[in-house]
Amino acid sequence: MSSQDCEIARFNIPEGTMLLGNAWAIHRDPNLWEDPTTFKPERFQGVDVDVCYNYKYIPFGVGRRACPREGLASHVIQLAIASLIQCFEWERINEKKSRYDRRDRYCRG
Ligand code: HEM
Repeated sequence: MSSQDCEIARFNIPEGTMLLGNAWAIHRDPNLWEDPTTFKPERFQGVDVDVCYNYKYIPFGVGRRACPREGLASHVIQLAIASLIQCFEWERINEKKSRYDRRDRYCRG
C-alpha cells in the first residue's frame, strides 16, 4: 500500500494504492536473467541471495512482509531433496542433453 503519492516506472501512483509485485514475471524477465527459463543453478554460485539478489530473486517476498520462515523453509527443502536423492535411484526419461548438463562432471561411474 503506497503511503504517499509517488511515481513508479513513469506511472503516477496515488497514496493508498495497493501495489503487487509480480514475482513470476520478475523471475522470468530476460532483461534481468540470462536464459531465464533454463535450469542453471550455477547462476546463483557466489551470489548473496540473502539480499534478494538486488530484488530480482524474491521467492520469499521482500521487505517488512517477507516470509518470516524463509530460513526454515530453505533448510527443509534441502533436507527433502537430499533425502529423495539418497533414497531413490534416479534416471532421466528424456536423454536430451542441454548445454548446461553437468552429469558428466558430477555423476561419473
Ligand atoms: C518454500 C516455502 C515457502 C515459500 C516459497 C514462502 C513464500 C512466502 C511469500 C512469497 C510470502 C509473502 C511475502 C510478501 O507478502 O511479500 C510469505 C509470507 C509468509 N510466510 Fe512463507 N513461504 C514458505 C514457507 C513458509 C513456512 C514454512 C512458514 C511457517 C512455518 C511460512 C510463514 C509465512 C508467514 C507467516 C507469512 C506472512 C508474513 C507477513 O505477512 O508478515 N512460510 N511466504
